[in-house]
Amino acid sequence: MEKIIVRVPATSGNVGNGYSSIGLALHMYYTVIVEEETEKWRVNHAFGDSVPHDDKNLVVQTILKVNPKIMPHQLTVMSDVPLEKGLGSSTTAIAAGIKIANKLENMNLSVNDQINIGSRMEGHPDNIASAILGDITISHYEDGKTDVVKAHMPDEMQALVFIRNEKITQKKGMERFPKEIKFAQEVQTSSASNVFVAALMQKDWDKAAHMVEADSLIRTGQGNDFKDFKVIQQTAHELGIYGTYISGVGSSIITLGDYDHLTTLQSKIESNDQLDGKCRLIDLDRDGATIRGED
Ligand SMILES: Nc1ncnc2c1ncn2[C@@H]1O[C@H](COP(=O)(O)OP(=O)(O)OP(=O)(O)O)[C@@H](O)[C@H]1O
Ligand SMILES: N[C@@H](CCO)C(=O)O
Repeated sequence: MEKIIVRVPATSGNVGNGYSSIGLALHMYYTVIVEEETEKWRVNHAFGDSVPHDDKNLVVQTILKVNPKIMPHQLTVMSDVPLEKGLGSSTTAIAAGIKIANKLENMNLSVNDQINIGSRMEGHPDNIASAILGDITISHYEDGKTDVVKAHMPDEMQALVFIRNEKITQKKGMERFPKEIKFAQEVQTSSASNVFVAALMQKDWDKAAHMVEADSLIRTGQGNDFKDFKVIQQTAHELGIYGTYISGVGSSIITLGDYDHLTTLQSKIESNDQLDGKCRLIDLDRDGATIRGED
């Protein structure tokens, strides 16, 4: 019998000034194979002991939240998505759980239902919307419901992801944000995000890239903790490249651009031994999570 295989892309939340709204899917994947029914849930993975192997695993918790009647199975996970680096690892597990529950019980959840379930679990919609739909998504989440639009990043666009060695959980990262912001800052942030989206729709990447870097709450919130961010942004500017931001609440730093510009930036970053992390040039995922196998 054919096995069920679900594949979910890594995602970058908080793109530019689109806090808890704009998400981007990356060609970096989390794969779960659903194996035979077993007496108890068992999850094989190579994340180490911090991630449970039993029914406390986030994939299983999500499956049971979506449908508590689902019988235990053995699951095998293969992942290229690092934990706690601002690349949506928790979202990969949640999206996989939603897709698996939907498939095992033939629930016919719509894509919107799936995004709503994921947004409620995460408390924000940016990662789950782009994980489910792919490419770039713009979302608004209120009262448990997400309104989402999928847009298209330019075809040549790639992401240079600087994965810092420091790990930051989403919870800890959020503590670095200011608890309140002034009205004037809200105007700067939302207008930058509005122009980013409008420029993207008009295929004006140059303007969009500048808006990614316009006034940014996360930099105010995180201040000097992100010195690698400033170094990478400055290095990119010297090469005429705009479009650098902190992915999610960190710790990864992403620069958007085309292959030629980003490979030049990559070699500069890699030759700077003050920077504490690894650089990867990654395509964007355009299709979002997929599931195949028995119905
Ligand atoms: N595949 C997985 N299976 C089970 N638990 C996972 C899995 N992936 C992530 N988690 C849980 O999610 C936590 C990481 O979630 P967190 O939201 O803090 O960071 P992130 O998702 O990697 O980054 P961000 O949300 O900022 O993009 C891990 O410490 C682990 O507890
Ligand atoms: N919008 C989310 C992104 C985290 O991945 C947050 O700020 O917590």
